Amino acid sequence: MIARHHVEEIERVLEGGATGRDSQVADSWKRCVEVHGLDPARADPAHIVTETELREHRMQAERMIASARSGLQSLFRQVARQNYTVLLTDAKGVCVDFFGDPDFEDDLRGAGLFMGANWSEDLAGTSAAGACIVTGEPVTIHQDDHFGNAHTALSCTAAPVYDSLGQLAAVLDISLLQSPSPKSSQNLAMSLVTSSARRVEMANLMAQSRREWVLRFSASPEFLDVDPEAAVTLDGAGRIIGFTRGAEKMFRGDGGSLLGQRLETLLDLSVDDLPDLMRDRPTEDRVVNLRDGGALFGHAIAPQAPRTAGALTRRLRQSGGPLDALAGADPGMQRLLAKAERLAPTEVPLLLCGETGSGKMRLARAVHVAGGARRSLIAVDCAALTPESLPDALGPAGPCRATLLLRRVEELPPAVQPLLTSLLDERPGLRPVATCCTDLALAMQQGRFHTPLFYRLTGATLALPPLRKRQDLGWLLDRLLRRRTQGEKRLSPTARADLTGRVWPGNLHELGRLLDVAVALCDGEVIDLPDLPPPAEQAVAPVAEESLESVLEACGWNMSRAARRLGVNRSTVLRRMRRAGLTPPA
Ligand SMILES: Nc1ncnc2c1ncn2[C@@H]1O[C@H](COP(=O)(O)OP(=O)(O)OP(=O)(O)O)[C@@H](O)[C@H]1O
Repeated sequence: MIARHHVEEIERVLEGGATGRDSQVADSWKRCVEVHGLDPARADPAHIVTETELREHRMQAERMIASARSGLQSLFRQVARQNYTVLLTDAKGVCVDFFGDPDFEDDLRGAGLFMGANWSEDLAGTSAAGACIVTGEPVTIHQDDHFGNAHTALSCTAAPVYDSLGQLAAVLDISLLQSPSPKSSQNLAMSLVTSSARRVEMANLMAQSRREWVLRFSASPEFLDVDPEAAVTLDGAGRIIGFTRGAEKMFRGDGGSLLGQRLETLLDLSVDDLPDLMRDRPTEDRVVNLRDGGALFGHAIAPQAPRTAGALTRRLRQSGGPLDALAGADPGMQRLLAKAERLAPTEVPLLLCGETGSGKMRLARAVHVAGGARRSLIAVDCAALTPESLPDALGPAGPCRATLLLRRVEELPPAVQPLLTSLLDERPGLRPVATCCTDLALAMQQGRFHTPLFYRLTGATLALPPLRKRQDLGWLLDRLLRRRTQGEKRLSPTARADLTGRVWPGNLHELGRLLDVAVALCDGEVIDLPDLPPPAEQAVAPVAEESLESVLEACGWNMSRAARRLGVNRSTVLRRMRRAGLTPPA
């Protein structure tokens, strides 16, 4: 019934009749029939590209996806309770990033509100993303504004995202599976999506402009530093080499391109005045006069100098020693390594503490190597020691020089502790280097660790930071990945952003295992989000294949439902099905 009315209304619009639709909708309907040759009577389902095609689209849009990710996340946080789905499509209309309620995954996929859905107008008919790509303007396509009968329950609002050269690069879309009838119910959605698109453009421009001056503008001083409306990037001569859509609208009164224009032609300002607009000046003093007599507030951001290593880093780098390979540009790690380098050739006992996987054993071995060749290495696992095995584990009695590497000294059985104390006294050539995951001083105070032994082990303490606090996590990611793939695979910016945002309770142990999985799952050269397993603590214990089958059966082979029941995501269920050779009944 509704479908027939819908087709008849489209026919009336084609014949030039007025039906009260927005001109954006009527224009798109005409294009659908006259340019794309689509049939309004057909109810085509959503078009989803293949996995390989999706990879290519994501690879080409990877910079924009990375710039947009936190904007998408914060937009989703704002609208998720109202059941909106947030999509980012590329300039061809293919959804390359997505945030939606996993409880409705199947419905969202069916409706095309999903990763890989292609919303280009020539394929999907009138949609918010498709119309936005054609017109370059924000648009709401509400319910039966959609051309295709299959989409007339949806309400979608989209805004264009332009790159810093003024080219349409992506579309930000928020959509509802079901919505209230009046189109005006989406007015707030429109203002949210347009301001989010502006922030994404700003993030993208900032990410690309680290080596140039950026000048940001706001009409109000309060928002200048936190949420400016527009920005331009300038070369050393004050010529515009990048801009946001907001700046184009603000300055391009004459319709010409902003690219290459000198700052002086738009503002009563030259590149030499930019230092006066930096953040150390009060906001109200940072007034910029426009050539047409108006005024704005300006915030200039100086080019960031290429990262130079601090004195300690430089010293360690020059040494090229075994400690050098343990950290990138993390100031805390560099200080720790400088200390370790000084302590390495001495006889001072060392206690290396930190969470599991923070790299204590690795550091201990590097300290031994950096200490010089005239010492042997005796490494023991403390939990496995007994009073009987201890003397042999410490090597032959008599004069010797060795590093005694005591792994997890807090696990030393109580009966072994006094014995180790006396053996250390008998063999002064043994230099203890102990690793520890817990507070050993507290254990001693509580009577759980032998006090004389504590003071024999703690000459100097080096505390390794957990991974989540390290500023060189990106460096570590590359290093660990290079070791696994000899440089043949790299991380996409979104995968990298995902990994650098994780908490890593298992530290380097967890990171290493994750990269092993990602490398195994990734087909091409770029490891992307779908290749990354979820954080280890979220993954449940592996399910036996037969119980997976019974769960699937109980859920009518609905993978989303089975995933929810197992507490894993849908792709994990798919992977396990493939591994177990399970296929849904025909
Ligand atoms: N700087 C580094 N670069 C690359 N890999 C590292 C680095 N540091 C540690 N690793 C690797 O990370 C893993 C964990 O390191 P390590 O065994 O030294 O941690 P730990 O703190 O001693 O752990 P635990 O307390 O559980 O014994 C090891 O596989 C190690 O080879």
